[in-house]
Amino acid sequence: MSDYSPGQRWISDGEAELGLGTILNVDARSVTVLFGASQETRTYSSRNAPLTRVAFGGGDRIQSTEGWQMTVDDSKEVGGLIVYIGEDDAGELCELPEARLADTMQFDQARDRLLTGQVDRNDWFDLRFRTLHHFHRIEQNPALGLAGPRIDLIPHQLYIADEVARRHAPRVLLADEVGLGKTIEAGLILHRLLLTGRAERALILVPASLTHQWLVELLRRFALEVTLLDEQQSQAHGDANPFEAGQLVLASQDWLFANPHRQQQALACDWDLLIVDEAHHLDWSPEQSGPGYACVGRLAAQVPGILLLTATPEQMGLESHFARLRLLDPDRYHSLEAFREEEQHYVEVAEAIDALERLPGEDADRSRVAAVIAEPDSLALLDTLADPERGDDQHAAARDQLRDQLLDRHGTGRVMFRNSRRHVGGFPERRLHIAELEAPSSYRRVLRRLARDEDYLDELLIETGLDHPEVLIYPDAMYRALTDDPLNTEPWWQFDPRVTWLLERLADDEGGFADDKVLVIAHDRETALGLAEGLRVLGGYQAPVFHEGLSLVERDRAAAAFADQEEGCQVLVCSEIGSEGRNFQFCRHLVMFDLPLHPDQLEQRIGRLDRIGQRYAIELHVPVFAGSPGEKLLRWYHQGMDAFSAPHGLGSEIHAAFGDALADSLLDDESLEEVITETRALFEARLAERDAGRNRLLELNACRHERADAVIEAIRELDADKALTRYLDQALDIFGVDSQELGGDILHLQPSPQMLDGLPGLVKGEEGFSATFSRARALARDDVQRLSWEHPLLREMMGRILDGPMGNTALALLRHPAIPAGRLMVELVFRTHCPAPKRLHLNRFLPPTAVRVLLDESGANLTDKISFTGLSRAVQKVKKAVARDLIKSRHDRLRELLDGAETEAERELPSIVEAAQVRMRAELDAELSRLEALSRLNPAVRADELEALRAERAALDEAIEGTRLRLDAVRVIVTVGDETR
Ligand SMILES: Nc1ncnc2c1ncn2[C@@H]1O[C@H](COP(=O)(O)OP(=O)(O)OP(=O)(O)O)[C@@H](O)[C@H]1O
Repeated sequence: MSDYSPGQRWISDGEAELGLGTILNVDARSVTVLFGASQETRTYSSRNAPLTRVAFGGGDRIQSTEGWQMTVDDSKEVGGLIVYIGEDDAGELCELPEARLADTMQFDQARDRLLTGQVDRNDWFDLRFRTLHHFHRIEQNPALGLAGPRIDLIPHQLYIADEVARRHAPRVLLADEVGLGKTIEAGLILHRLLLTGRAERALILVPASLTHQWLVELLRRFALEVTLLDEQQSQAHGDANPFEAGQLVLASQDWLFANPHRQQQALACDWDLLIVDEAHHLDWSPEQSGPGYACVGRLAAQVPGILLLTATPEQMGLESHFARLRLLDPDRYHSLEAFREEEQHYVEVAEAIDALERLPGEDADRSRVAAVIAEPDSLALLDTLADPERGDDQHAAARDQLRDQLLDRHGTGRVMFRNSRRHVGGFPERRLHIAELEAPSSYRRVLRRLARDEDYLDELLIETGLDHPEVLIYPDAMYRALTDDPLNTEPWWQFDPRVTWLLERLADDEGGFADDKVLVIAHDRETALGLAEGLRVLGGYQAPVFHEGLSLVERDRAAAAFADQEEGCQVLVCSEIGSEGRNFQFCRHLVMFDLPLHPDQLEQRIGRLDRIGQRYAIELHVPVFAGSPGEKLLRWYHQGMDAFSAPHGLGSEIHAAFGDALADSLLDDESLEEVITETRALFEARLAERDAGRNRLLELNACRHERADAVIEAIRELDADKALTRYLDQALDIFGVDSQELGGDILHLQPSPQMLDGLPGLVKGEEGFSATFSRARALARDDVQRLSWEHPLLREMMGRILDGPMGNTALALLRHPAIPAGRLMVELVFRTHCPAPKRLHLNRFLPPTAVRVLLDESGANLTDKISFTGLSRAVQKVKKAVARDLIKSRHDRLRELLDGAETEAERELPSIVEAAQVRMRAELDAELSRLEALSRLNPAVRADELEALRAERAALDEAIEGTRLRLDAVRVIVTVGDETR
């Protein structure tokens, strides 16, 4: 049986910012409420809906939907709805049915509770004020969302996360070299967007082999719980859309890209952010786009924020790379020709950016900059920067803005971030060890025939069904495919010397791998499986195999068996695709059982070990058959492009230029020499060009050190914030959580029998968890959670206090020799309230802001004379029943004081509103002028996009303008003379 009727007005206890709600619909089980001011609808279970009925009493001011106001004298009930009776501003008697109350109307829960004698404990009131204070402080902290995660503070990652997550709807390509932490960057961006309220729902698409790794990283490092969706899970939802099952949904690309029905369901949801890992697999060409590209393309057309992650953005060719950039910013990347043409000028742009650092100074530097800018805003900035009369601050500001404009308007600036080992520094050396082996007769036979008979290659291709040049590079695959050959009866691993070589190395404790973990990567799944069998049969090694054909659970089991330092296996055998993106940095030996055909794949392989966290030099072992095509491929990589020493990002271009020539030279030494020489020449030329042009621009853009340092400093300050420990102690006490020091900076948090329900990680009767404030300790101990202002427990406790009525009224006694007994004081905390649609993300400019007012009985304002803490320390608690009586007896004076305090608080509002407006305008105007400038350079910038931004600015302006103060909490203080002591 419910008390709800359509048309009644209620507010949400948990989401008071939604404003005044109207009951739309009630049935036996649920109640649906429309919150008109914020354009949100919510459906709750009618048994325990977190709603409070709004009912005004005599003396309250209320407002109608038409805007007129009245003072309530009385009320009556008609058909379950309240009708208020009173006087309007003209003194006329009037009635206002509750259904016609303005959606934006203020109502003071605290006031109503106080005047009806509902008072909370003093320490709750105290905690509420502190919560508001800290929440406001933390919401504005520049490190918000970056300080909580359990990560090392690595500058380039934090720069990227800060830069990207501050954007309204970020759409970027995170393209750091392998293993530099793109997953961490994406996690940081997501975490910050979630914490700042700028994103609520995200879809994360990763290769099937990485789903578990992502799930674990997001939980362990970011305390983010995601819903992992696959076909089985989806079917469990029946006809309902499975993508609605969670706020953060993680799904395998392999599954979604192959499943049009599920894609439709994914498209039917409102996502704020889409994350796509290993995005180089999204291939596109003018003739055809791959299913992954098509799917992500459709999502990208409607999801506002996109993060594409790839270490090898050009692996599928420049066209695909360009097409992915176009997904992110179709206005900026409208023509491939223009993009190519632009690249020609990157050197001049990079030189101009360097010249900015030297200005004001030489005229030549000024001309260098002037040569690459044409826009009036840039020219004006250049005038400022080149004018020696201007102050340092003006120079610095102009320099920064010009630099941003140059990086934004030239090159991949705003959309692509690529850090390289070279400029990040501190990575271990890579060492190449080539083991030259003699090819076994079964392989040699074929190679000899190929050398003798030119036509045999065609025959071989037909007979094996393999492609060229794979048939030459992977002799074991060729052998396996020649099933009709009567000589091919033995399994290949029985005679392949690479297997024996590996077995010897595994057992060798002098310079071999005897005491070490070894990752072995082979191109084909069949090779990986055969090799593992060979290791088992011939050497007794149990090597798990990691390949694309395994189920997720099997893959994770294999990776876990390898990762276990104590009990784990020594060798893991992986296929090419099966190991992409995986973290194996605890291992330093990589055996490339054969070589991939694309330099980017080679880099992906090395990247499994050469990742953040690798502590040793990386040993790369390549067994090759002397004189074989495999050895020629090795020479091409090694001598043609130094592919084993460090990533260079030129693999795709070189492969496009020489891949075919190389394939044709795999049986011919002479032409191979030529290909290697020409490859080397192109490699060196491109390297020099890129270092001066595109790479230089990318480097400049990928990590701006001052910004990174500022973010790190802000994080360190939060890490060292002593207020957190004090606040947590107080909050845990009030919420009923016991905390016990375990030593070594570690606490154990355990639910007490009185604990308030629903705290993350804490269930009554269960053990709780161990946690630490120390970042270093949390990094060293996976089993210990990291406590910060961003920890879900802290966020939950703060959210509960701020969104609910907890502690919003109190009554206390104050003994003071100078104040006669029986005098009243009221301490009120007002909070800014600004209902607006969520999509405006208003909190970034105006977080809930507290205004405290302290009045004595005569109405004199004592706020500046007696601080909150000073008063808090001095007051004493009082029994609830006494408090109720005291309030009742002073009802009328209290009402007057509350009204008076409101007037006092209102005086503060204009400056709060103005500061928020200034912040908002500074940010949106910069974004508007960027888009306007781009639209002049690039005719494809859509007018409606500019319009949308202008409309957003106007809506924000209006919303901020409409900010009101709402009474958040009130404490009544009654003085008791000294004689009562
Ligand atoms: N700031 C950090 N603190 C602690 N560990 C980190 C940090 N950054 C990265 N790592 C660790 O380094 C490894 C590589 O990071 P990550 O997987 O994010 O790299 P990636 O660039 O996505 O790699 P790939 O190109 O292979 O996909 C991971 O094990 C990750 O947990």
